Amino acid sequence: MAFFLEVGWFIRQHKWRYLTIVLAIITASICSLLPPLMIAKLVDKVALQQNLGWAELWPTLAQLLLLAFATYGLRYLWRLCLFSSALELERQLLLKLYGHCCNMPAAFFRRHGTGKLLNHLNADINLVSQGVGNGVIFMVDAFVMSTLVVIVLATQLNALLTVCVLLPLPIMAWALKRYGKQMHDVSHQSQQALGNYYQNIEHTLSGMQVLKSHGYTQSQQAKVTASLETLTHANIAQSKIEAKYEPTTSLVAAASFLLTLAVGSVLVRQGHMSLGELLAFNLYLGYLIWPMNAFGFLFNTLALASVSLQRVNHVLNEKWPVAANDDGDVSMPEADLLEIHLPQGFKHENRDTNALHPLLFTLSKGQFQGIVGPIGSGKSSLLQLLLGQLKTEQQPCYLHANAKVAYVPQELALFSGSLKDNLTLAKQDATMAEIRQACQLACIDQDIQLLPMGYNTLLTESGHGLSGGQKQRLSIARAILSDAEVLLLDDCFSALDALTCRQLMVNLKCWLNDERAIVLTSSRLGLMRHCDSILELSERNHNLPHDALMAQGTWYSLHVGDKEA
Ligand SMILES: Nc1ncnc2c1ncn2[C@@H]1O[C@H](COP(=O)(O)OP(=O)(O)OP(=O)(O)O)[C@@H](O)[C@H]1O
Repeated sequence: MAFFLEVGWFIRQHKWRYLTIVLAIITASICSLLPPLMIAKLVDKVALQQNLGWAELWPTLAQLLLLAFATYGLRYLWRLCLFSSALELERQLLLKLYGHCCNMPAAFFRRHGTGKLLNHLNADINLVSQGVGNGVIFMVDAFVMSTLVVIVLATQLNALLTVCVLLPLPIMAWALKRYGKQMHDVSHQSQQALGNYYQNIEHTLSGMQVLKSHGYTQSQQAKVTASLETLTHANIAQSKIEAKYEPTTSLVAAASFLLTLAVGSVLVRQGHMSLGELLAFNLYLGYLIWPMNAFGFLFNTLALASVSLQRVNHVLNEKWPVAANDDGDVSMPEADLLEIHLPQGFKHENRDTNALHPLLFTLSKGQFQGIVGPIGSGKSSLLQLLLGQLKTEQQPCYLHANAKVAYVPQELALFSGSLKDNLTLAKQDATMAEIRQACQLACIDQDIQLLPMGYNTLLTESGHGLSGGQKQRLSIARAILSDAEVLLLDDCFSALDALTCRQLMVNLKCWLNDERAIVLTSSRLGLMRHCDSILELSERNHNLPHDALMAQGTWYSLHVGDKEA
């Protein structure tokens, strides 16, 4: 039942709808409980008065018909209300989880994996929605119906016989509680197994070409098969528990029927009950079978829903420090767009050594900043810290209020859709002239014009259909088009020839125009001479213009000669 407390916020949000549902269930239950009493009276009348005419029969028959229609209408109403509420909760949770994911840094996605997040967004949220849909049906309907049946049995028919009916119920309650606990543990495992399975499938499908080229399809298939086996075992364990619910409730219902027949026939023989009352009693017992089964389904549904809700909440509760430009509290000199101060350097989660040495780095408008250093010296890590994608417990990175940042990572992200759709991702209302201008600056306009469908050329997932260099320039054009004030370029010139690189550097310098700033990391050291200042990541973290850095005799000055662009 703790599940209902956890989704209490949603039930309160839709309190009128839930009140309507409860009232409709109570009224429908009363309507469906009246017929047996009416039938009992009719049977006793027939027993007393052998030749009963149509005139005496039809009012009862008309009332029975009316009650049947009323029950139908009310049941339809509350089911409709309940299922639409469940779908609404599903929609709200999906939006909440999706919105949360959108605000989380790269480390979050590495930790959870796309497949597992898809599992939360799909299976887990669906089970939670079933909890507030079917769960409420089972709980309210079963509770209302069983309470009303017991009241009618005890007050209208026979109290002693009612006690006999209730005798086996504690056994059922104990068994259902036990199954619910077992189901809670097992469904945790099965949801986890489903997440792992999704994860493996996602890896396999997205990397299929590489797997095939290395001949790894067999071993990857074995991995997928193993995760599927684990999932199947977990699901079978879950089914074994599910299979116990119905037989248990049926057994308890059968015990109640047996007790009623045995005690009831004695009571009729002793004249404490009429035959019509015993018949009505048995008809009402039939009404108790559904609530008993429903209690079984309730425990099952709630066990699954509460595990899934825990899993979703676990992801939702992962907090990320608010980006400094969101809280408006930015104590920055006007000229600086961005500042990061790492007095103790920076270490990745689960790593013993620093990825960055102690550093103070500021960026002003109009600045073209290069970042260099040996492989693994922390260039990408620094850009991710500037973006707020990595976490530091020291003084956080300060972005000037409202400074808009565009980032072109090493692993480019292009989506299925037209080239134009990909370009306008960050500026949906961009005109064709603006799009072309951004592409000209990124030296890709000519390539696009040569394509048969130009800007309408369709790309498949990950930009298949374009060369590596085209993908890089397209990503740069998209970043330029976004009108960002800070452009972070992470080694995204690696697939370009020297001539294009030089042209691109000249274009980017023009684009800066004292209004924006660029931070560029590149293994093409020859390009760095175009930058205003070059930060060389090392123990001393020199940040100097090209000539001054050359004069220092540092790593850069030793390597720049070999890497002319
Ligand atoms: N997500 C991560 N978790 C743990 N360690 C990481 C993570 N990302 C990078 N590192 C480590 O941090 C160090 C710096 O990596 P980073 O990618 O920032 O270097 P880089 O200078 O950009 O390298 P390259 O020139 O190859 O692009 C490396 O030792 C790397 O193994």
